[in-house]
Amino acid sequence: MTTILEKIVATKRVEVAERSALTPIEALKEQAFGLPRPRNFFHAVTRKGTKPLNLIAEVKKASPSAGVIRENFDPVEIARDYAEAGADAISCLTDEKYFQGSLEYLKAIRLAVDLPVLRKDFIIDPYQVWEARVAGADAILLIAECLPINELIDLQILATELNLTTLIEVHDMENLIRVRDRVIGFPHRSYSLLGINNRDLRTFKTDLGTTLRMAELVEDRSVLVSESGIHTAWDVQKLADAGVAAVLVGESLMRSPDIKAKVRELFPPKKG
Ligand SMILES: O=P(O)(O)OC[C@@H](O)[C@@H](O)c1c[nH]c2ccccc12
Repeated sequence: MTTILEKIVATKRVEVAERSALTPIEALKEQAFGLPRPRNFFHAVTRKGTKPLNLIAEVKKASPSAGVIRENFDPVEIARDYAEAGADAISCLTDEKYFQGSLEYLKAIRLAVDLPVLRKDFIIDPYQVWEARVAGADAILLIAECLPINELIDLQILATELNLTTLIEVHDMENLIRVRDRVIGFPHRSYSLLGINNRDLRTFKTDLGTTLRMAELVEDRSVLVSESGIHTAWDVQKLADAGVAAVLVGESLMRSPDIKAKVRELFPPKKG
């Protein structure tokens, strides 16, 4: 049986071939030359502020598991609301086929807000890393389940050379152990975050216990990001207590008619 992840990765290979026929990688490299330095996503996500942990707020119209999440979808307006409500960074889905995202959304968001922006996509090829840099992304997602370790590391190194932060995502123990030391022990580790996805991409079920269990195996939790299935202030507090640096929240914010109020609900101001 092919999993959704395998299906998406197969689509990506075709997309990369099509796109590089239109714009060769050499042309992208030329466009990247002389661009201003990216914003420091790593710092924004790991810094100790006034909140119990930091927020990466996601701009996501649809997903394979949920279908269309938000009908009234204006990516720039959503990102502005996130910024005004005190999010620390933005994640923007750029996959078109499965998530109805776009690199154009990322470009527009990057110009409209001051926050650093993550390219949320299924990155399997250096071409997409250059593309992210040219579009103005400050960080990229790398999903451990998508790639052999040597390819993952090559993409991590390329991203770091381009001054991009990498968010390396795992879902299970096996992959955590496989990549843990590469992230934590990475020579330029100041640019790598370790994401724990609470959603099982095979079943689409989310379980915050995934982060709670896996965090136990990570000594330095200051680079951990807990992703998916976060809906309440209680969820956020539990993850803060487990010592993670940040949460990545999409659906519960996107489903809310009042995004700013939902951010405040997830991060209630401290009393007293
Ligand atoms: O909408 P949620 O449950 O808050 O989850 C956000 C984010 O973690 C999720 O969109 C995600 C996590 N890893 C991914 C990889 C690809 C696409 C999407 C994702």
